[in-house]
Amino acid sequence: MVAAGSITVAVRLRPPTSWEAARLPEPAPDAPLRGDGALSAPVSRPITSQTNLRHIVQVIDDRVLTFDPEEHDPSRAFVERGFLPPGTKRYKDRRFIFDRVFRHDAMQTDVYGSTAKPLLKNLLDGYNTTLFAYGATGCGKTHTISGTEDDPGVIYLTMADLFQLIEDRSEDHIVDVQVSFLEIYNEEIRDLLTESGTSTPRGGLQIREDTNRSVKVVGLTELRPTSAAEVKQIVMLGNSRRTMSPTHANETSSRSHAVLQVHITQSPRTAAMSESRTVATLSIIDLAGIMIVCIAPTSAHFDDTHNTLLYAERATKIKTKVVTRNVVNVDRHVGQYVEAINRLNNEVEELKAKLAGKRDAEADKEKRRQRDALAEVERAKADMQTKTAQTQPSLVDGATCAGKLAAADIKLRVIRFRLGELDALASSGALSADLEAERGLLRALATPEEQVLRPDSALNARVQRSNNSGAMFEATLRAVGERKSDKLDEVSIDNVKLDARWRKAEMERVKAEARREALCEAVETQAQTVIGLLGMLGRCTVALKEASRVLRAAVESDGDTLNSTAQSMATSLQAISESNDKGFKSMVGHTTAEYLVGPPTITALDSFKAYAPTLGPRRSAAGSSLPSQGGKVSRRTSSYGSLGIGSPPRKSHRSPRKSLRSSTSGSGPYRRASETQVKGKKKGVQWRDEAGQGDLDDGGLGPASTPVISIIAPESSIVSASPVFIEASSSASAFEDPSGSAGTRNTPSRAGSESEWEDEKTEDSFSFVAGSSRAPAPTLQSSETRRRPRASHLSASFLKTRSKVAALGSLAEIDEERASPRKPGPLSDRNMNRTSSPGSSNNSSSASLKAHGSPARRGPALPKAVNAGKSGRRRSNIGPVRAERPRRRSSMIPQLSPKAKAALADNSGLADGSMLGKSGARRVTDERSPVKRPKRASLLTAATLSRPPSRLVPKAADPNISSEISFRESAKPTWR
Ligand SMILES: Nc1ncnc2c1ncn2[C@@H]1O[C@H](COP(=O)(O)OP(=O)(O)OP(=O)(O)O)[C@@H](O)[C@H]1O
Repeated sequence: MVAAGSITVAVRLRPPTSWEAARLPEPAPDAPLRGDGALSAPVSRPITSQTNLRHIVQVIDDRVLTFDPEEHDPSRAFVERGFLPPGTKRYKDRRFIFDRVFRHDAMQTDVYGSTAKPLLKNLLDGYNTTLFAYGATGCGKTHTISGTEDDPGVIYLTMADLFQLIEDRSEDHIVDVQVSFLEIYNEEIRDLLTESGTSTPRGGLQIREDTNRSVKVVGLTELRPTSAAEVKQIVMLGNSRRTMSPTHANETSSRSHAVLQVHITQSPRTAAMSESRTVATLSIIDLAGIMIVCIAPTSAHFDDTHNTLLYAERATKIKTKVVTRNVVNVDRHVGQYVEAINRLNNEVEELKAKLAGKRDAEADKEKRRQRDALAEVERAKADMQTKTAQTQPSLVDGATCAGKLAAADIKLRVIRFRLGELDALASSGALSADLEAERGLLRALATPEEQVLRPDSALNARVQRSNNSGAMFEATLRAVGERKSDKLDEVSIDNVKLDARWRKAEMERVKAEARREALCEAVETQAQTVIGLLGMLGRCTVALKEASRVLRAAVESDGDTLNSTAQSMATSLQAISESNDKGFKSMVGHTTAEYLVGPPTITALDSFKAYAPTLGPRRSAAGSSLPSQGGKVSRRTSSYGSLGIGSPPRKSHRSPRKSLRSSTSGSGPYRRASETQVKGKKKGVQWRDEAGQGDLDDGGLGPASTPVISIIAPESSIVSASPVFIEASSSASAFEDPSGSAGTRNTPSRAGSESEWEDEKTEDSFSFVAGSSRAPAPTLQSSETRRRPRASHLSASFLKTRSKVAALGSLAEIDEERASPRKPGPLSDRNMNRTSSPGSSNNSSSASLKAHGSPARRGPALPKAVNAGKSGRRRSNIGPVRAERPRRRSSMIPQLSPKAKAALADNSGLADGSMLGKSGARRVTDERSPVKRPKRASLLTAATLSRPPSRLVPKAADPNISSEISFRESAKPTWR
């Protein structure tokens, strides 16, 4: 609702026309300004000229003007008005106040902005609006309302803004615009929009009032323009159809009143059964009425302007009533429901289409987001994969180096532990030459380990580089996992983090595997060394035993024989030592000879009792004084314990060496024949074979020098995968696993067989366990509690086993036992005393150490035994005496090599050497009972000792000749 008020009246002063301008006085430079700002007429113009015009309107401000202002200059007043009698009012000089006054230079937009524009909002809200121009002919009404093509008037400017407002409301309202244009001429209403030639008449239209009391022109053309440009064209078209007649004041003077009506119907888009519409009409009228008052500036229109102003002033006094909003509530007819429903359906479809498009857009956006996230995840994974591939070699190398360092650290700790023991002995002055050599050897072994473990060593440098790479790797994973990106959602981030964790764990696995492989490699290397040393040590033990026996036999002989034998043994022992040193050199890189310093104050023989067992079970570092790693008890066995190199005896550990010493002293875990049992006996060797059994005189040294040694493994300790099994050929130091594999030979029945003899009467045998690290410490086995298998002493087969574990035995036994082929073991190429020609018969009698249960990739196969073709029972052995049995010679007698046999035959007169048997034969052909022969051991001894000493010099200089060969070349029988 618009409150009641007055008609808004604006006055626009047009500029003078060219005709008027020609009749206005020329403005003189000295001429005073007139009230309206125009210059006064030039003085040269005739004062009495009737064509002269003057300005009669003086605009004071934007609301006040003065009509016919007074001229205070009498001369000018005389020029303008001429002579007037006194008392005559020369000027009206009347002021008018309006709502708005526009100067002659006002623009069209100025007039529109202050008059029509404020009405548009009310128009769209449903209020009728009327704008009309009033004035005399030629004062500028049409110019103001319609304007020209280049300078459009109020109609165009109003319609331009109107369509813009309709566009702004199009979301919520449906706005219908209809335009009609008519003129009133001579009381006739004429339609300005009717095309000529149509049935609709242009003139003679009737005005009717409908039921709503609204006035309508029946049959008036109504157009629906959609833009202000169309409206302008409509207005121009209508103006061109107006009735015109030139006047003296206006060559294009319109002779009619023109009325342009714009009907605006606005309805909401949300339809209902009852629709509220707003209807408004904008009437722009070019006639007296209604208004923008247009006036001319010069005295030529003096009266018209005066009257117009008077009329306009009266118009301002017109009071308007309350203007209500034109709202029409339309109750739809049933027939309109279909239209409404269709319109609503269309609207629904339109909205659905918009919604679907929005949803499709959102779906596309989601798909695009997921695609981007997936691409981002794949990119992150690819980055981690690349970094993993770049870093893995370095990390694996570092782990390998760390494993090697760990192995070196363990090795060094063990070495230092042993060195500590040796240093303690040295400080007490009890360090013998051999221990001194061991100490030097250990120091030399410690040096490379210390160098490896130095912080600036190559391995530590590689470990450091690996650690740096690892840190970079983890940093990369962390950075990728924590990568911030708008494209990554929570699931994608978790995906990337999970992949990072997996790659880190996988890298740790690879590193652990590399470290494990490095440790396994170190263990394998150590195991090979241990095996080699064990073999060498075992064979040396046998050789020493044999040397001892030969020397004892020589002591019983004459002085020359003793000297010759001593020389031979010295040479042989030297050869053994040199050969062993070569073995040490090849295995550990150093020889004991390199560390022998000067003549020893305590000889190795004197301190022999100080030796630790050479074939004892591996001792765990746990519980010992060895430092443990990381506070944990190490399960790793001292490598030197396993090596048995110079390890001191330990009370808690029984070892063969200690037992050997103990056997001498009559105490310790290894038993030997008691003094009572051996007292008065000269038999150093007890033998037995199929022919019988007997004793060999040991010259009275028996108890001390001929302990009966049986190396067995307790059945309970036997494991099928025992790490080291040592086999020997028929030489004196041969080791054998008679089972050929992790066999089951060590059964009580087998132990009690003919070949596996045992002696219930002899209690002076002792046993120890060899080979298995898991085997318990050697235990004394009592004949009262258990019948114990026993091996003969001083026999080539004196060492044997009846178990699955290591055994020492004669080649003859091996031959019989080797029904099935055995795989060569690592010891085959660790045999330091092996002959160079294993295929020869002589070579077959040399020591060939083999490990069973080890991979077959190392070393050549065991030399084929001469009696390999034979199978069946073992028919002879050396063992304790069974007094009730007749004595027979047995294969315990050492076999000579062909060369030795030939030499022996030459000396003994046995042309074919039949007494010794064929090469590799286990029996001698002499079937005489050993009883008939004075001494078994002396049988060959006598034969050989009868030879000139020069024939007995061994080839000790040959490095490939083993200790056994040395003996073979000596006057003693060659072990096979
Ligand atoms: N404000 C103005 N600025 C410039 N020229 C103007 C202006 N007003 C009017 N004119 C000119 O004056 C002349 C007369 O104007 P117009 O035809 O609009 O007068 P009118 O009042 O419509 O006359 P009629 O009543 O006879 O039709 C025209 O040539 C017009 O161009």
